[in-house]
Amino acid sequence: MSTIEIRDLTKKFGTFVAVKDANLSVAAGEIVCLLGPSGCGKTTTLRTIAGLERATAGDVVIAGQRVNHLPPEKRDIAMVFQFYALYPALSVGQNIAMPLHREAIGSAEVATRVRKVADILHLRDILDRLPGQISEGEKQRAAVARAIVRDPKCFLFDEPLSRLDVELRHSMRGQIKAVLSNLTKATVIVTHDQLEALTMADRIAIMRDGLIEQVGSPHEVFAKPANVFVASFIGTPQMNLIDAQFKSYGNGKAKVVFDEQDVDLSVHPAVANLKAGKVTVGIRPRAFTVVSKDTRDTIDAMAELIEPMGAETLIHARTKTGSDIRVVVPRDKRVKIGEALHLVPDPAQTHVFADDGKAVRA
Ligand SMILES: Nc1ncnc2c1ncn2[C@@H]1O[C@H](COP(=O)(O)OP(=O)(O)OP(=O)(O)O)[C@@H](O)[C@H]1O
Repeated sequence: MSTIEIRDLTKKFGTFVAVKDANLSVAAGEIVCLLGPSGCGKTTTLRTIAGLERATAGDVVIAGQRVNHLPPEKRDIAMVFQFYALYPALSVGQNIAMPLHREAIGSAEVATRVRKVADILHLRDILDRLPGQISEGEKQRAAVARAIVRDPKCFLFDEPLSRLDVELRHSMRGQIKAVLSNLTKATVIVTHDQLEALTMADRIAIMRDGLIEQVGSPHEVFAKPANVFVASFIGTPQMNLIDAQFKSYGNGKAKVVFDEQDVDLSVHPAVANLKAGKVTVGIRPRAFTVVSKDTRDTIDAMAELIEPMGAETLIHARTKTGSDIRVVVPRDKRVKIGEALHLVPDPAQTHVFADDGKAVRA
């Protein structure tokens, strides 16, 4: 089975801990993205799986075999780096064929395999060209073709699309995902681009300061962030994270109060059991309804900045004690700078994080 597992993996450089007690398992046919800010340990994790770095503690297991002691070439992994280097003097076809020269197969078999991956990646018509005569997207596809031509146990990609322009990146994401999903190999992709992770991954591992903070499907990490960091990292525009005081009224009714304003949390059963005290409330900018002032509890804020975003408008508003609130409304909802907004958050989409930053859940 083509699987990748890391167990309690720690990687230190001197005394600096780049990756700490990381656990992750990637099933055959699954794409897992390592996502996180610069320096969080994504590349180090990938390089340790590949054998380019040695684990300080813990295990790397590939296809059920512990490989800590094996050099990269014995791990049967294909890697695609951000700076994929194609040999400039060799044709695209010859570049793709390079990894096959280490295998004991005849030239007819090599040609057949190259043609097969060239078909998958739409490179058939440019196999005879030199790298200097093809586009960036074609170079990237050739690098992927070279990685998959050998039928390795699994794939590792390090920021494979970051050199491409936005439009090309968008189309390549879909193409690479489609190719990988037909290959039933475990794949790990490192990226700092959340859109890339959300569109390509079956699951995302979000890292910070060497720690894996949460592993889940794109929907899970967006809809159920495990802590304040994940909540703030996933989603655009960023989730509003508001310091508030929690109050429980019994009977499953609870509220948080900030800026002398109440936010109703009565439908959030786990939250009702919290002790009174300080919490952080997370509300995505699209989880508000803008209402006219009535008897309901509303968050009141004044629109300060209005940013059109195509079909939607992003409003930056400020409460009377100075908290910033981001609200996204449909474009046809006209709001003026200086206008008072009365906001009702959807309780089902209101996240509560306890004092230690962890999400409070049922
Ligand atoms: N060979 C090394 N020696 C010392 N420190 C290193 C080495 N390689 C990486 N680090 C440090 O380990 C930390 C994690 O680096 P890593 O490259 O894994 O981060 P990353 O999440 O991939 O970041 P980026 O997105 O910027 O590439 C960083 O603080 C980095 O400076």
